[in-house]
Amino acid sequence: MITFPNAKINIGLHITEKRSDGFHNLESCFYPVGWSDVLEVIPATEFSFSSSGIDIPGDPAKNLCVKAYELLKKDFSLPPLSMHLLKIVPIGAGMGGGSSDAAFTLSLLNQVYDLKLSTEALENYARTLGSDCAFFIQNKPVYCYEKGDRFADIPLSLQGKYIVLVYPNLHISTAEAYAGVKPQAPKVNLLEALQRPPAEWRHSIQNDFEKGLFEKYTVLPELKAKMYALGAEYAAMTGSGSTIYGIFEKEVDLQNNFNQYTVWKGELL
Ligand SMILES: C[C@](O)(CO)[C@H](O)COP(=O)(O)OP(=O)(O)OC[C@H]1O[C@@H](n2ccc(N)nc2=O)[C@H](O)[C@@H]1O
Ligand SMILES: Nc1ncnc2c1ncn2[C@@H]1O[C@H](COP(=O)(O)OP(=O)(O)OP(=O)(O)O)[C@@H](O)[C@H]1O
Repeated sequence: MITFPNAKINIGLHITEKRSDGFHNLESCFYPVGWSDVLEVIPATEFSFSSSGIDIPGDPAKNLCVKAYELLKKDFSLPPLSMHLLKIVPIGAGMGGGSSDAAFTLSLLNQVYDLKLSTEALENYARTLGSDCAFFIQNKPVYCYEKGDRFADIPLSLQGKYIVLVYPNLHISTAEAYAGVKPQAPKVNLLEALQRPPAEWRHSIQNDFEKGLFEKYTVLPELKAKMYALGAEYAAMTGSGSTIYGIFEKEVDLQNNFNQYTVWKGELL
């Protein structure tokens, strides 16, 4: 069986406090986007994992897909299988690519082996694999809080709008990004701001990671400014970077901009 673990963007991201477990409490809006990996699982005589496409740093035995399989194997008698991941979504890019692979593995195994796990149970497994993972179980626009792994529904639809995502080939580690932020109480009510039209978000909705990282990596504010120059209604960095996105009213002619970078564009669902 084949599945397509997609990326996410953060619309607004407030890092509100440092927790006693070393993590941070935050609030944000997660929105799924169509930039996706491809994950295939087939029955086999022994377990194997392989990947192609973008090179994934680290030991393949510690890939998040393998960790997700091992997590369920502790509680269920899963047969051996062969997994292949075609890695397309850039890594260290703020798009939750690895987290999505992990969550889609859980959901796929639940379906293929009829494990009858509820959404809540799948989210609980996902939470143990990473803060972003649980979002990809339901994979719909939500307001998130605490570690970014608790959710509330929001009445937000960007259906029909167009998104451009630019990854400037710059790997930013999530831990590095958090280390550069001073948590603070939000100055803007994110839930209220999200109810306003996207063209108004520019003055109200911000990502707290931008300040520190924009000073360190000047390509990031340049890309954001370019999005606005091309007519974006709203532009921002997603998550802990380094991807910058622009939301446009309709399809946009990029006019040779961003050619040296990795770009994805498409309609929002
Ligand atoms: C930046 C975001 O993408 C926003 O959605 C997420 O907060 C990152 O989530 P993630 O990549 O799944 O992160 P994890 O794998 O859980 O944690 C990586 C590292 O990021 C930091 N971290 C992560 C999440 C969080 N709420 N507080 C943190 O301080 C911690 O140093 C942690 O060791
Ligand atoms: N399936 C996977 N895809 C990407 N990275 C993976 C995967 N499995 C394990 N990893 C490890 O996780 C690290 C990337 O984590 P990181 O959080 O920086 O990126 P990400 O999961 O692609 O998305 P984000 O930048 O939004 O957090 C890689 O260096 C790699 O060692």
